[in-house]
Amino acid sequence: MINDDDTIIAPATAVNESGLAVIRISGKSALLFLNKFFRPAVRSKEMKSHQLYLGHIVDHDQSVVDEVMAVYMASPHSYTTESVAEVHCHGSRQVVRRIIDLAGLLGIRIAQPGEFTYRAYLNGRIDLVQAEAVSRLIQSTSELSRKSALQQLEGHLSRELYRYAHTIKQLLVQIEAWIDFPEEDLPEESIGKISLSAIGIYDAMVNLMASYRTGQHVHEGAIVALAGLPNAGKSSLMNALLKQDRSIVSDIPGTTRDLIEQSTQISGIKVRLVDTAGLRHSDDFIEQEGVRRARNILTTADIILLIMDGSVPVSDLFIDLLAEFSGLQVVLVINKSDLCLVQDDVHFFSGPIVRLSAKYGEGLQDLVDMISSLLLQDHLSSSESPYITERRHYETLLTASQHLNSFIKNVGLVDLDLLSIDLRAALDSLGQITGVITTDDLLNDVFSSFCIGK
Ligand SMILES: Nc1nc2c(c(=O)[nH]1)N(C=O)[C@@H](CNc1ccc(C(=O)N[C@@H](CCC(=O)O)C(=O)O)cc1)CN2
Ligand SMILES: Nc1nc2c(ncn2[C@@H]2O[C@H](COP(=O)(O)OP(=O)(O)OP(=O)(O)O)[C@@H](O)[C@H]2O)c(=O)[nH]1
Ligand SMILES: [Mg+2]
Repeated sequence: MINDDDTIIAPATAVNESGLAVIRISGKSALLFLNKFFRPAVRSKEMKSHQLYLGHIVDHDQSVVDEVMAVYMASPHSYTTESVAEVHCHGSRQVVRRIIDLAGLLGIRIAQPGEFTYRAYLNGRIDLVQAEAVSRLIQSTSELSRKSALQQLEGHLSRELYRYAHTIKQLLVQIEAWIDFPEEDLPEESIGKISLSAIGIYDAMVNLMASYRTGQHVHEGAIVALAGLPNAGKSSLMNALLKQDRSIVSDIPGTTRDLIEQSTQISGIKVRLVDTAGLRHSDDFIEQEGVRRARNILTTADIILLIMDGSVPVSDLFIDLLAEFSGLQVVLVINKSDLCLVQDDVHFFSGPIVRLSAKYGEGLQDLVDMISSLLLQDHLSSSESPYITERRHYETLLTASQHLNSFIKNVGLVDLDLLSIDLRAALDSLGQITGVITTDDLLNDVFSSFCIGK
């Protein structure tokens, strides 16, 4: 990032024809800008902090640029902790451009992407994990990704990481105290206590890392593909899940040929639903190609809903399909529960099973619940436990846990000096996650993915 002493400006809203645009200024010249270019409708001596004023932006020859509302936030009680000014103007590109040009006259420069949040981090108002959460929150498109980003912004994950760091620091203090008495060995009792508390933190780290898969589903969404023999009711189920007539349904086997995809939310999770061609051998070239594409997407799906027509006896072909998908996350959906011959004996399948009627919606909620519990595993049912959505967090946590594991294995066996090296390394890794320890490269990586004005 370039000079942190500069005063910076950027539109905080997408610049487009819109009701309003918010322009934000942070740094020493924020108030100067308002004093020079903002004329309050009711003349008063001085703008009070955190009060919104109606008025006009006027340029240097006093001609009015726009009717706006403006607020000044005195340092340190602002987003960046610096002096901040906001102008709420009409959402016109030209108005925004003119106001930013006026700021340029005072030497205020355009902010880089993420620079406001970077300053909030640099000035210690938020840590790196919280800064990343801001970006995640802006990108969120599902209810769960919104919620999880907000929790992370509010320090849920940070607190867990600080707890690990705190315990490791305590261990370090104990180890280093013993280093000062080289003639004495660590007593058995202390070794036991130290191991126990290190193992407690290690287990918590492993748990947190295990939440990453769930975290990815929360943030990036999941692919749920519908598969089965022709006429099983895949397209009917697709439409039922979407509550929308998306895929063509007919009683002619082989109706769906191409992949039919649609994004939706299932229990607040972003899901890409994919309807596929019925899997069968065919001489028809187009159908063959459809089946090939179906098999392709099924290997990448997070969940395969394998639909079975429950009104007819199980065929060998269906048993072959089950074998084909072994090793993948399959839910067996026994469809057409409204018809009489519903399949009872499912000894051939040991995974999760849902019985439903795609046509009449009966049992649909059971499937929705099943999908969400598979995607979220146990992590969100106890929503108190934090989880991770960021690859960077996962990888750095892995390194931290490896150092801690090495410490646990070696305690009582090797020199205290070596032990303290393991602990310090674990602590360093944790510090890289929260941003206590950073490098320019790391900060660049984190903030370069931000949007303008954040
Ligand atoms: N108009 C406006 N709306 C906004 C923001 C903003 O910057 N401006 N935000 C920007 O993202 C979000 C709100 N988040 C914010 C978080 C902290 C502070 C802040 O000033 N914190 C200080 C002072 C608190 C106080 O005393 O009022 C602090 O925590 O020390 C401001 C906004 C969303 N809405
Ligand atoms: N009674 C009853 N009929 C259903 C149910 N679900 C689907 N059907 C009927 O089964 C037939 C096939 O449904 P589709 O949804 O097109 O089946 P599909 O699996 O997509 O078939 P292909 O695209 O050909 O592979 C249609 O006539 C549906 O109305 C159900 O729950 N109950
Ligand atoms: Mg179909």
